[in-house]
Amino acid sequence: MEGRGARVEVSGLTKRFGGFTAVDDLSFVVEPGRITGFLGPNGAGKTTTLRMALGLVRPTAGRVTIDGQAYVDLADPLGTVGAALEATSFHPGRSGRDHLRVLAATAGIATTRVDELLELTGIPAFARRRAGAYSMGMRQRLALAAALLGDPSVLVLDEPANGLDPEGIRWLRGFLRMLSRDQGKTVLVSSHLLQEVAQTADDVVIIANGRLVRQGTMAELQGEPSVLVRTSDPDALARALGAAGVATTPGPDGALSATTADPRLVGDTALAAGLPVWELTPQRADLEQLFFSLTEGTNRNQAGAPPAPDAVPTTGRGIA
Ligand SMILES: Nc1ncnc2c1ncn2[C@@H]1O[C@H](COP(=O)(O)OP(=O)(O)OP(=O)(O)O)[C@@H](O)[C@H]1O
Repeated sequence: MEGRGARVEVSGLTKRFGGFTAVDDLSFVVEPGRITGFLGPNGAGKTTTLRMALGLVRPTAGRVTIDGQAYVDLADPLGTVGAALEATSFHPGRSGRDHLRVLAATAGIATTRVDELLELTGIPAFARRRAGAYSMGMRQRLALAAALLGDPSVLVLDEPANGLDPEGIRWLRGFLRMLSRDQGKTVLVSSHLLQEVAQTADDVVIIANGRLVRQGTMAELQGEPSVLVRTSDPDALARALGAAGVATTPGPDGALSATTADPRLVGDTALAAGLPVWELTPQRADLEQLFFSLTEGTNRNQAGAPPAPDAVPTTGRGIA
């Protein structure tokens, strides 16, 4: 499957911990060659979903398949799915390079792949240092390198931008784009911030309280582009824009919102109609507001939210 993505299908996925439903009849598809942002407030059920996809948590109902197969049935799991669910699970006394070499040896992967990955993820200078001394950002890079060891078709990353500085975030964006667009891998990235993945994700799946609240392309979510324009006679400008094929709707305080991505067309139309332009502002969807309105009041990990019953004790590692 090298160099090709696999389709990940989540269907009717449900996880109950005692009487508490962490993931509730969740269905969505993650397509190859694209980056899918998996979004939701803290406690929405993202990690539980990803753990079920990787066979670490047993679903109460439903299933997750990777090119039609459950994770546990994959013939070559490391070459099919690479995952970084937490960036801290390294032996603190072992260097990053040794950590990867141990993983590679266990999986029968050539050690040359380790140096290739250290290079790719930008950590060669740190590779001989103890992983315990790594910054959070370095741990994230090491976790990413470990996830990529088997050159998997699918990459699953839980909050990979956590702890990265702005430069690291920019690097991560480019890196994930390269993996999805150039190599055709399927990339699923969770985050509790829509803005964080807005520049990278092609598709988004938004959950709240374990349920799907929105799914689609990032472009669909951002809506149609528009330009806010102010002039002395909004009605006259609306008519002129209408004649130029641009729809308008009334904006705040006598402004007009023109449904186009092209501010120049709006400005030129106003000029041709002899109307002054007092303001011309391309509008973007307010993603923070949109995300908030979709998931409002559903942060189950915050004070005030109903507590999760600890009906099922877990070690965080075994199958719950
Ligand atoms: N083993 C468990 N027993 C009981 N409740 C659990 C267990 N694991 C998770 N939960 C609860 O399920 C809900 C979903 O948790 P999950 O970690 O999947 O959310 P998340 O979206 O990944 O959030 P975060 O970003 O905070 O990790 C939370 O309210 C959490 O407290």
